[in-house]
Amino acid sequence: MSCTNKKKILEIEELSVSFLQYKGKTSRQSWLPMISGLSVAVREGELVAVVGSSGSGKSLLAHAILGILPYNANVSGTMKFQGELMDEKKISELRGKEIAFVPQSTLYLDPLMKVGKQVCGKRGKKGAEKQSELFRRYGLPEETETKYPFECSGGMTRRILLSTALMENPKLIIADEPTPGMDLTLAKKSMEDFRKFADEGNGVLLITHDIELALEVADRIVVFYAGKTVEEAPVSDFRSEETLRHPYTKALWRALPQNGFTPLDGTQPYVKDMPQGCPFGPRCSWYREECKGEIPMVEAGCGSVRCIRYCM
Ligand SMILES: Nc1ncnc2c1ncn2[C@@H]1O[C@H](COP(=O)(O)OP(=O)(O)OP(=O)(O)O)[C@@H](O)[C@H]1O
Ligand code: NI
Repeated sequence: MSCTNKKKILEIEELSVSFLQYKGKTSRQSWLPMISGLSVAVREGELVAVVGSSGSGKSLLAHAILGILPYNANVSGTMKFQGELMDEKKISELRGKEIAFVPQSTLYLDPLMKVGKQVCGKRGKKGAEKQSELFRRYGLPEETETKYPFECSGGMTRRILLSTALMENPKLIIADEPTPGMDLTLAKKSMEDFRKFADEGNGVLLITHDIELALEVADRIVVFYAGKTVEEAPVSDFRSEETLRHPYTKALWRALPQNGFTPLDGTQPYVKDMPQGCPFGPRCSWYREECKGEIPMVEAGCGSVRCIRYCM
Protein backbone atom coordinates (compact mmCIF):
# COMPACT_ATOMS: atom_id res chain seq x y z
CA MET A 1 0.00 0.00 0.00
CA SER A 2 1.43 3.37 -0.81
CA CYS A 3 -1.46 5.71 0.15
CA THR A 4 -1.40 7.21 -3.35
CA ASN A 5 -3.36 6.55 -6.49
CA LYS A 6 -0.76 7.97 -8.86
CA LYS A 7 -0.31 5.93 -12.02
CA LYS A 8 2.33 3.23 -11.86
CA ILE A 9 5.18 3.55 -14.34
CA LEU A 10 6.99 0.41 -13.26
CA GLU A 11 5.46 -2.52 -11.45
CA ILE A 12 7.51 -5.54 -10.42
CA GLU A 13 5.79 -8.40 -8.67
CA GLU A 14 7.27 -11.54 -7.15
CA LEU A 15 10.46 -11.29 -9.16
CA SER A 16 12.90 -14.16 -8.76
CA VAL A 17 16.31 -14.58 -10.36
CA SER A 18 18.27 -17.86 -10.24
CA PHE A 19 21.60 -18.79 -11.73
CA LEU A 20 22.47 -22.16 -13.22
CA GLN A 21 25.67 -23.26 -11.56
CA TYR A 22 27.90 -26.32 -11.45
CA LYS A 23 27.82 -28.24 -8.19
CA GLY A 24 31.34 -28.22 -6.78
CA LYS A 25 33.75 -29.94 -9.17
CA THR A 26 31.08 -32.24 -10.66
CA SER A 27 29.35 -31.84 -14.01
CA ARG A 28 25.97 -31.66 -12.26
CA GLN A 29 24.21 -28.31 -12.45
CA SER A 30 21.60 -26.75 -10.22
CA TRP A 31 19.63 -23.51 -9.98
CA LEU A 32 20.82 -21.18 -7.25
CA PRO A 33 18.11 -18.67 -6.25
CA MET A 34 19.69 -15.23 -5.78
CA ILE A 35 16.59 -13.13 -5.40
CA SER A 36 13.06 -14.30 -4.71
CA GLY A 37 9.72 -12.63 -4.19
CA LEU A 38 10.93 -9.09 -4.89
CA SER A 39 8.20 -6.51 -5.41
CA VAL A 40 8.76 -2.85 -6.27
CA ALA A 41 6.60 -0.16 -7.85
CA VAL A 42 7.50 3.30 -9.12
CA ARG A 43 4.69 5.76 -9.77
CA GLU A 44 4.53 9.00 -11.76
CA GLY A 45 6.33 11.76 -9.86
CA GLU A 46 8.08 9.33 -7.54
CA LEU A 47 11.67 8.73 -6.60
CA VAL A 48 11.89 5.30 -5.01
CA ALA A 49 15.12 4.28 -3.33
CA VAL A 50 16.15 0.64 -2.99
CA VAL A 51 18.49 0.15 -0.05
CA GLY A 52 20.18 -2.96 1.30
CA SER A 53 23.65 -4.20 2.05
CA SER A 54 26.11 -5.54 -0.48
CA GLY A 55 24.89 -8.73 -2.17
CA SER A 56 21.21 -8.21 -1.27
CA GLY A 57 20.21 -8.27 -4.95
CA LYS A 58 19.89 -4.58 -5.80
CA SER A 59 21.88 -4.68 -9.04
CA LEU A 60 20.26 -7.95 -10.09
CA LEU A 61 16.87 -6.23 -9.86
CA ALA A 62 18.12 -3.44 -12.15
CA HIS A 63 19.63 -5.92 -14.60
CA ALA A 64 16.43 -7.99 -14.68
CA ILE A 65 14.34 -4.90 -15.49
CA LEU A 66 16.76 -3.98 -18.28
CA GLY A 67 17.05 -7.52 -19.62
CA ILE A 68 20.83 -7.57 -19.26
CA LEU A 69 21.31 -10.56 -16.96
CA PRO A 70 23.91 -13.14 -18.04
CA TYR A 71 22.84 -16.15 -20.13
CA ASN A 72 22.86 -18.53 -17.13
CA ALA A 73 20.13 -16.55 -15.34
CA ASN A 74 16.48 -17.51 -15.10
CA VAL A 75 13.89 -14.84 -14.33
CA SER A 76 10.32 -15.34 -13.13
CA GLY A 77 7.59 -13.04 -11.86
CA THR A 78 5.86 -10.15 -13.60
CA MET A 79 7.25 -6.83 -14.73
CA LYS A 80 5.02 -4.14 -16.20
CA PHE A 81 5.88 -0.78 -17.72
CA GLN A 82 2.96 1.67 -17.84
CA GLY A 83 0.57 -1.23 -17.48
CA GLU A 84 2.08 -3.33 -20.27
CA LEU A 85 3.82 -6.63 -19.64
CA MET A 86 7.54 -6.41 -20.27
CA ASP A 87 8.64 -9.34 -22.41
CA GLU A 88 12.03 -9.57 -24.09
CA LYS A 89 10.89 -7.60 -27.13
CA LYS A 90 9.25 -4.88 -25.06
CA ILE A 91 12.34 -4.55 -22.86
CA SER A 92 14.62 -4.04 -25.85
CA GLU A 93 12.25 -1.36 -27.19
CA LEU A 94 12.23 0.48 -23.86
CA ARG A 95 15.90 0.19 -22.93
CA GLY A 96 17.87 3.37 -23.59
CA LYS A 97 14.68 5.15 -24.67
CA GLU A 98 11.82 5.16 -22.18
CA ILE A 99 13.99 3.51 -19.55
CA ALA A 100 17.44 5.00 -19.01
CA PHE A 101 20.08 3.23 -16.98
CA VAL A 102 22.95 4.64 -14.94
CA PRO A 103 24.99 1.50 -14.25
CA GLN A 104 26.95 0.75 -11.07
CA SER A 105 30.05 -0.36 -12.91
CA THR A 106 32.08 2.19 -14.78
CA LEU A 107 33.10 -0.63 -17.16
CA TYR A 108 29.90 -0.08 -19.14
CA LEU A 109 31.67 2.41 -21.40
CA ASP A 110 33.32 1.03 -24.52
CA PRO A 111 37.09 1.35 -23.87
CA LEU A 112 37.87 1.78 -27.57
CA MET A 113 35.42 4.55 -28.38
CA LYS A 114 35.82 8.23 -27.58
CA VAL A 115 33.50 9.50 -24.87
CA GLY A 116 31.64 12.02 -27.04
CA LYS A 117 30.72 9.38 -29.60
CA GLN A 118 29.34 7.13 -26.87
CA VAL A 119 27.26 9.78 -25.14
CA CYS A 120 25.97 11.41 -28.29
CA GLY A 121 25.59 8.38 -30.53
CA LYS A 122 23.94 9.24 -33.86
CA ARG A 123 21.96 12.16 -32.52
CA GLY A 124 23.56 14.85 -34.70
CA LYS A 125 23.74 18.57 -33.93
CA LYS A 126 20.85 18.61 -31.43
CA GLY A 127 22.50 15.74 -29.57
CA ALA A 128 25.84 17.54 -29.49
CA GLU A 129 24.18 20.60 -27.98
CA LYS A 130 22.43 18.53 -25.33
CA GLN A 131 25.71 16.76 -24.55
CA SER A 132 27.58 20.05 -24.09
CA GLU A 133 24.82 21.30 -21.81
CA LEU A 134 24.98 18.14 -19.67
CA PHE A 135 28.79 18.17 -19.55
CA ARG A 136 28.73 21.79 -18.40
CA ARG A 137 26.12 20.98 -15.78
CA TYR A 138 28.26 18.19 -14.33
CA GLY A 139 31.55 20.08 -14.52
CA LEU A 140 33.03 17.95 -17.30
CA PRO A 141 35.49 19.94 -19.42
CA GLU A 142 34.53 20.37 -23.09
CA GLU A 143 37.51 18.23 -24.22
CA THR A 144 36.11 15.21 -22.31
CA GLU A 145 34.29 14.27 -25.52
CA THR A 146 37.59 13.64 -27.30
CA LYS A 147 38.95 11.42 -24.52
CA TYR A 148 38.90 7.63 -24.24
CA PRO A 149 37.34 6.16 -21.06
CA PHE A 150 40.77 5.16 -19.66
CA GLU A 151 41.76 8.85 -19.70
CA CYS A 152 38.87 9.73 -17.34
CA SER A 153 38.84 9.41 -13.56
CA GLY A 154 36.23 7.30 -11.76
CA GLY A 155 34.25 10.38 -10.75
CA MET A 156 34.33 11.71 -14.34
CA THR A 157 33.15 8.36 -15.67
CA ARG A 158 30.15 8.44 -13.30
CA ARG A 159 29.26 11.90 -14.60
CA ILE A 160 29.60 10.65 -18.19
CA LEU A 161 27.26 7.73 -17.43
CA LEU A 162 24.78 10.11 -15.85
CA SER A 163 24.91 12.43 -18.87
CA THR A 164 24.33 9.45 -21.19
CA ALA A 165 21.19 8.48 -19.25
CA LEU A 166 19.81 12.01 -19.51
CA MET A 167 20.41 12.39 -23.28
CA GLU A 168 17.03 10.94 -24.29
CA ASN A 169 13.77 11.92 -22.67
CA PRO A 170 13.15 8.78 -20.63
CA LYS A 171 10.06 8.17 -18.49
CA LEU A 172 12.01 6.15 -15.96
CA ILE A 173 15.61 6.31 -14.78
CA ILE A 174 17.17 3.36 -13.03
CA ALA A 175 20.32 4.54 -11.29
CA ASP A 176 22.52 1.90 -9.66
CA GLU A 177 24.82 3.57 -7.09
CA PRO A 178 25.29 6.64 -9.28
CA THR A 179 27.38 8.79 -6.92
CA PRO A 180 30.52 6.98 -5.60
CA GLY A 181 33.67 8.86 -6.55
CA MET A 182 31.81 12.14 -6.91
CA ASP A 183 32.44 14.95 -4.45
CA LEU A 184 29.55 15.92 -2.20
CA THR A 185 28.49 18.96 -4.25
CA LEU A 186 28.26 16.96 -7.47
CA ALA A 187 26.55 14.04 -5.73
CA LYS A 188 23.96 16.48 -4.36
CA LYS A 189 23.55 18.08 -7.78
CA SER A 190 22.84 14.75 -9.44
CA MET A 191 20.36 13.88 -6.69
CA GLU A 192 18.63 17.23 -7.27
CA ASP A 193 18.44 16.37 -10.96
CA PHE A 194 16.83 13.01 -10.22
CA ARG A 195 14.37 14.74 -7.89
CA LYS A 196 13.53 17.35 -10.53
CA PHE A 197 13.13 14.64 -13.16
CA ALA A 198 10.63 12.81 -10.90
CA ASP A 199 8.78 16.04 -10.06
CA GLU A 200 8.12 16.50 -13.78
CA GLY A 201 5.89 13.40 -13.66
CA ASN A 202 8.55 10.76 -14.34
CA GLY A 203 9.92 7.95 -12.18
CA VAL A 204 13.31 7.22 -10.64
CA LEU A 205 14.46 3.95 -9.13
CA LEU A 206 17.56 4.83 -7.15
CA ILE A 207 19.69 1.95 -5.92
CA THR A 208 22.00 2.88 -3.10
CA HIS A 209 23.88 1.80 0.03
CA ASP A 210 23.49 5.29 1.37
CA ILE A 211 20.30 5.49 3.43
CA GLU A 212 20.98 9.05 4.53
CA LEU A 213 21.17 10.19 0.91
CA ALA A 214 18.03 8.18 0.10
CA LEU A 215 16.13 9.78 2.97
CA GLU A 216 17.02 13.23 1.65
CA VAL A 217 15.64 12.77 -1.86
CA ALA A 218 13.28 9.81 -2.03
CA ASP A 219 9.52 9.54 -1.57
CA ARG A 220 9.59 5.89 -0.62
CA ILE A 221 12.25 3.45 0.51
CA VAL A 222 12.29 -0.23 -0.35
CA VAL A 223 14.52 -2.33 1.90
CA PHE A 224 16.16 -5.50 0.53
CA TYR A 225 17.66 -8.22 2.65
CA ALA A 226 19.24 -11.39 1.25
CA GLY A 227 17.37 -11.17 -2.06
CA LYS A 228 13.95 -10.35 -0.60
CA THR A 229 11.94 -7.18 -0.05
CA VAL A 230 11.47 -6.92 3.73
CA GLU A 231 9.83 -3.51 3.93
CA GLU A 232 8.51 -0.71 1.79
CA ALA A 233 7.80 2.57 3.55
CA PRO A 234 7.27 6.27 2.87
CA VAL A 235 10.29 8.36 3.85
CA SER A 236 8.25 10.01 6.63
CA ASP A 237 8.12 6.65 8.45
CA PHE A 238 11.89 6.91 8.96
CA ARG A 239 11.44 9.82 11.37
CA SER A 240 11.25 7.40 14.28
CA GLU A 241 12.02 3.76 14.94
CA GLU A 242 8.42 3.13 16.08
CA THR A 243 6.89 4.01 12.70
CA LEU A 244 9.13 1.48 10.93
CA ARG A 245 7.95 -2.11 10.70
CA HIS A 246 10.65 -4.69 10.02
CA PRO A 247 13.33 -5.45 12.66
CA TYR A 248 16.00 -5.10 9.93
CA THR A 249 14.74 -1.65 8.91
CA LYS A 250 14.69 -0.66 12.59
CA ALA A 251 18.30 -1.86 12.89
CA LEU A 252 19.27 0.21 9.82
CA TRP A 253 17.60 3.20 11.46
CA ARG A 254 19.57 2.69 14.70
CA ALA A 255 22.81 2.47 12.69
CA LEU A 256 22.33 6.00 11.31
CA PRO A 257 24.74 8.55 12.86
CA GLN A 258 21.89 10.75 14.13
CA ASN A 259 20.29 7.75 15.86
CA GLY A 260 23.27 6.47 17.81
CA PHE A 261 25.38 4.66 15.18
CA THR A 262 24.44 1.30 16.76
CA PRO A 263 25.88 -1.49 14.60
CA LEU A 264 23.92 -4.66 13.88
CA ASP A 265 25.68 -7.89 14.87
CA GLY A 266 26.15 -10.71 12.39
CA THR A 267 26.10 -10.82 8.59
CA GLN A 268 23.57 -11.28 5.83
CA PRO A 269 23.37 -14.99 4.89
CA TYR A 270 24.58 -16.17 1.48
CA VAL A 271 22.12 -18.21 -0.61
CA LYS A 272 23.90 -21.48 0.08
CA ASP A 273 23.27 -21.22 3.82
CA MET A 274 19.99 -19.35 3.80
CA PRO A 275 17.89 -20.10 6.90
CA GLN A 276 14.36 -21.45 6.42
CA GLY A 277 11.65 -18.78 6.25
CA CYS A 278 12.69 -15.28 7.28
CA PRO A 279 16.31 -14.66 6.14
CA PHE A 280 16.78 -12.14 8.97
CA GLY A 281 15.58 -14.63 11.64
CA PRO A 282 18.98 -15.63 13.12
CA ARG A 283 19.83 -11.94 13.74
CA CYS A 284 16.41 -10.98 15.08
CA SER A 285 15.43 -10.55 18.73
CA TRP A 286 11.84 -11.61 17.91
CA TYR A 287 12.94 -14.87 16.26
CA ARG A 288 10.53 -17.71 16.98
CA GLU A 289 9.38 -21.02 15.47
CA GLU A 290 6.75 -19.36 13.20
CA CYS A 291 9.50 -17.35 11.46
CA LYS A 292 10.74 -20.58 9.83
CA GLY A 293 7.70 -20.76 7.54
CA GLU A 294 6.96 -18.87 4.34
CA ILE A 295 6.20 -15.22 5.19
CA PRO A 296 4.19 -13.07 2.77
CA MET A 297 4.52 -9.33 2.23
CA VAL A 298 1.54 -7.68 3.95
CA GLU A 299 0.25 -4.12 3.83
CA ALA A 300 0.70 -2.04 6.95
CA GLY A 301 -0.21 1.65 7.06
CA CYS A 302 1.17 3.40 3.99
CA GLY A 303 3.80 0.71 3.47
CA SER A 304 4.22 -3.05 3.52
CA VAL A 305 6.33 -5.52 5.44
CA ARG A 306 7.43 -9.16 5.40
CA CYS A 307 7.44 -10.11 9.08
CA ILE A 308 5.52 -12.75 11.02
CA ARG A 309 4.47 -10.18 13.63
CA TYR A 310 2.22 -8.58 10.99
CA CYS A 311 0.71 -11.91 9.92
CA MET A 312 -0.78 -12.88 13.27
N1 LIG B 1 26.29 -13.66 -12.88
C1 LIG B 1 26.13 -14.11 -11.64
N2 LIG B 1 26.26 -15.44 -11.35
C2 LIG B 1 26.07 -15.89 -10.08
N3 LIG B 1 25.78 -15.11 -9.03
C3 LIG B 1 25.64 -13.79 -9.25
C4 LIG B 1 25.81 -13.20 -10.55
N4 LIG B 1 25.62 -11.86 -10.46
C5 LIG B 1 25.35 -11.61 -9.15
N5 LIG B 1 25.37 -12.75 -8.42
C6 LIG B 1 25.11 -12.87 -6.97
O1 LIG B 1 23.82 -12.36 -6.67
C7 LIG B 1 23.81 -11.74 -5.39
C8 LIG B 1 23.24 -10.35 -5.50
O2 LIG B 1 24.14 -9.53 -6.26
P1 LIG B 1 23.88 -8.00 -6.59
O3 LIG B 1 24.98 -7.54 -7.49
O4 LIG B 1 22.49 -7.80 -7.08
O5 LIG B 1 24.04 -7.32 -5.15
P2 LIG B 1 23.94 -5.78 -4.76
O6 LIG B 1 22.85 -5.68 -3.73
O7 LIG B 1 23.81 -4.95 -5.98
O8 LIG B 1 25.34 -5.55 -4.06
P3 LIG B 1 26.33 -4.25 -4.08
O9 LIG B 1 25.72 -3.32 -3.08
O10 LIG B 1 27.63 -4.81 -3.63
O11 LIG B 1 26.37 -3.70 -5.46
C9 LIG B 1 25.26 -11.76 -4.88
O12 LIG B 1 25.37 -12.82 -3.95
C10 LIG B 1 26.06 -12.04 -6.13
O13 LIG B 1 27.22 -12.77 -5.82
NI1 NI C 1 25.05 -3.60 -6.88
